[in-house]
Formats: sequence, structure tokens, C-alpha cells
Amino acid sequence: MVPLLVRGPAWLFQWRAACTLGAFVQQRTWAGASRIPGLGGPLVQRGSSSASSRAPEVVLTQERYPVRRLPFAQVSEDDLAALERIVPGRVITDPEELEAPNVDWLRTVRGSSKVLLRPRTSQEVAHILRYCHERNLAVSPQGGNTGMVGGSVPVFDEIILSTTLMNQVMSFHDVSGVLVCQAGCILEELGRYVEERGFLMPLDLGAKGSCHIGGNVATNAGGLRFLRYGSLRGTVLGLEVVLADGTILNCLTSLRKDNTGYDLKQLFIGSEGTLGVITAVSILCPPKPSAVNVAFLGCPGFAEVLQTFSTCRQKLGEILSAFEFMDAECMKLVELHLRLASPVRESPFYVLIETSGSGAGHDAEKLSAFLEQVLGSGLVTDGTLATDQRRIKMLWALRERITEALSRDGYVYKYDLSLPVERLYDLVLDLRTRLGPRAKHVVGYGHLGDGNLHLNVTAEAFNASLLGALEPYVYEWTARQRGSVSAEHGLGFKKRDVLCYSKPPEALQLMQQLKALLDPKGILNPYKTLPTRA
Ligand SMILES: O=C(O)CC[C@@H](O)C(=O)O
Ligand SMILES: [Zn+2]
Repeated sequence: MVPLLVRGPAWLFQWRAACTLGAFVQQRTWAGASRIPGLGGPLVQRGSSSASSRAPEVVLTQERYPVRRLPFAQVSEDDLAALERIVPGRVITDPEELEAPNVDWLRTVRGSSKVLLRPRTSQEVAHILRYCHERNLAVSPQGGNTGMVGGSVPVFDEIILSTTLMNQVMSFHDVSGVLVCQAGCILEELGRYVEERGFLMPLDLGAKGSCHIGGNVATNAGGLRFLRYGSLRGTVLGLEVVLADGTILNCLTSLRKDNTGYDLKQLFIGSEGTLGVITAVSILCPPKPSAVNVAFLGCPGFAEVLQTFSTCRQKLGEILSAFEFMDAECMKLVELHLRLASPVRESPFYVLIETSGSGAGHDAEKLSAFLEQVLGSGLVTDGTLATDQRRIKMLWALRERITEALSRDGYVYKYDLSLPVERLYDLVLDLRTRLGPRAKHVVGYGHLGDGNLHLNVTAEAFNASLLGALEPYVYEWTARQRGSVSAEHGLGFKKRDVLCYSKPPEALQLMQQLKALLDPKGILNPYKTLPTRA
């Protein structure tokens, strides 16, 4: 623990920190996110166990959703032979190996692809796409397959183009902090690489042990460091992209400033593989902060969470690097399904506050003043503080692993909404009343500092009538607040038809025109992102 110079009620805070965290550390087994090695894998391990090792067979997407196969060609023996010449020994057709990459991590959608390709270079990707374009074969690009909206798996028999073997760091500059790497590098591995050199990846998310940087950029992933380092739209400096017809677009600049014409890379950031395949990324890494603290606090109500946030911004200023919240239901689920224990007394809400700075003493002083105020005024009723890496990780796991706990609870209906922060929790309360016992759990958590709510509803199994009670209700509610129906997860397959709740018809039309321009045959990640055309 950092010796905080706190007085009054904050001593209570310190005492609890010393006692409860110690017990918490010794009694529980913790597992961080780690990668399952191997091809396209069961791939995704957001926590200690694979989501695909449990649960029954996933229903085929085409059976659950009203979607029709577009008239693409089917992969023939001649195609397989041609692809084998492009990526020798890396054309996978073994049905067993194809099982996992056909299913999303949440086990909610399933395609029936019979071919997976593992290119190593941009040139190979270019050859593949040129061939597929000519032959009118549809392609589903896939990184770590950790997405939440069914964007990274085929819907029908699209060829899976995996970036697994495109995992080389190309350069790193230790003055500018600019990292250039291939799209298939795993986020956590990149994090280790730059940390050894005194820097930090500007994004962090629960799936870091499996997700690929190319997929992160393609989906414009937000995550846990967004509050501090902002969107990938700012930190990505350049991209290399292979277009649908096999053209390599090399915009892999490392410049901070470049005002020459349209910023084309922005088209591909967040386009979910529908406009081109990202093959390399140039990204700006901030210096690694030398002093990091994490406070985990209990709040008596959502109004207090909001006031704690305001106080936090005033008192911590530039050292604030994350402000996350979770409700009591989330805590119950991580306790029940992951056997993690709360480090603080039971509360209706919990917040996780991270500070990152360059002076431990200075940061401790600021934190101390903040804690004194929130504890003294009753905004926070209990809390614990960690300053060493191991304990920091443990506190973060409570928040990062909620997704995993939810997926063990049953079928999960997921909503990722941007809302005015004052109204962030209203929808959760509203839905609990609306759904009653039809839902197993209705939980709210997320990146409060970014105005991003993760609203999740669990049920024993998929149930069309529960879905009918949720949608379009949730989207209409969000649109009334002028919110976004996808804050950071993208649209993928599952949310593509709700884009109209957040964008005007003119924007949708322009998106369709851009798609037609860049991918006239529509072979890239079909059935994703853009709404079904009437
Ligand atoms: O599972 C979810 O709903 C959210 C996943 C992720 O964006 C997170 O912030 O933990
Ligand atoms: Zn999130």
C-alpha cells in the first residue's frame, strides 16, 4: 500500500485496504486472460477457461436469423488448389479445425465455412483477395474472434481469412513511441513488447490475451484506457489495407501530423472488415506511467457514483486514467461463476478508479484528498486501494471478467450503449421492471467515464419472446436520449439492422455508396455492418 497522508474517515479506508485485500489475495485463485495457442483456435479466452469447452452446439446463424445467402460462388476443388498455391500448407479444410473459427466467442452465431486461410504477408492477402474477387468468393476476415456482435465469423460458407500468422512487429521507435506491426499481433503481446521499452499500448481490453490489433482497429475497439488515451481514431497513425480487388493501400505512415488530402485510414477504422482487410498498423504508444494506483470503492447509489465521478475529475485531474462502474448484480455473478471475492463490503454499486502518473508522491497526495472527500461526504461507503501490480491486476479482474461471468450465466443479450451519463443507469432499472422473471439477470456496468453502458440480460437459453421484449425497446429508448446503439463493439452481424437508430438515412446511403465503391461485388465480410437491403 502507498502510505497515504489521510485523516479522518480515510483511515478507515486504509485499514480496510490493509485487511481485506490481504485476505482476498490469499484465499482466491485468480486467472488472468491468456491465449489458447494454435490455429484460429477455440481462440478466445477472455479469462481462465474457454467459452467453447462447455455448452451445447450453437445454432447455425442462418437457422436463427432471417438471412439469405447472397449469390457468391462456392469453393470448388480448383479453388482449393489455387489457394494452396498462394498459401502452401496453410489452407485448412479439416472440419474439426474449422469448428471454432465458425463460432463467435459468445457462442451465439455460427457459420458453415469449409475453408480457412492463414496468410503470413500482405502480399499473400492481396493474392487471396485478387483471386476471390475474380471468382466472386466471399471472405470473412478474422482476428482473435473476440467480438461481441458476430462480426468475425462467417454467416454462411465465406472463406475465413485468419490473421493469426501475421504476427510480426515491424518497427518500434523509442523516442516517438510509434509501433508498426502486422495485423495479427496479439494485443497483450504488443503490450509486453512496448512495456519492456518504457511505453504502453494506448488501448486495453478484457480480451487482450486473444484479440489481434488488426481486429481492434477494424472494430475501433474502445476498452479500458479510452478515458485517458482516447479513440483509436486518434492513436492510429497509419494503416496498410488490402482492398477487395487485391490492391495494397500502403498508408502506413508514422507521422503525427499529415494533412495531405482525405484521411483514408479513418474509413477502415471501425469498418469491421467490410471495406478492406487491415494488414498492418502504425500506432502511437504513450510513455508507461511510473506510478499507477487502483481504488475499488463501494457506493450507496447511482447518484453517488456520478458525484464520485465529478469529484474524481476535480481532485485527480490529469492523473485519472480510468473510471469504471459495475452494479451489485455484476459482483454477484463474478462471485458465483468465477469465485472472485469482493474486496469491499456489499454495496449497490462499485467503481474502479485508476490513476496513472509520473510522481508516486504527488499522485498519492491527490488520491488521498479525493478519498478523504468521498468517504467523508458518504459518496463512498467502503473501499480498497492497490499500488502494486499484482493487486492492481486483481482489482481489475473484477471488472474485466464480468463478460466471462455473464456468459457462464446462460444466454446473454448484449447492449453496448452510449448515453448521457446522468441517465446511464435508468434503462437498467426500467428493464428489470419490464422483463420481470423472464430475465435471469439484468446488469449494468461499463466505462462510466466515457458515457458507455454495457447492459446485459441473461436467460437460461435463447428466447425469441424475450428478444422481442428487448428489441426494439432498448434501441428506441437509446435513440430518444440521442445515444448510440453501439458505443464500442461495432455492429457486426447482430446489430447491423439497428444502425438507423443512431445515423440519419443520408449517412446510411453514403455508407452504402462507399461500400459499393470499394467492394463492388460485396465479397468482404458480407451480411455485416450495413443494414439488410430491402
Ligand atoms: O460484455 C460486454 O457487454 C462488455 C465487454 C467489454 O466491452 C467490457 O468493457 O468489458
Ligand atoms: Zn467495454
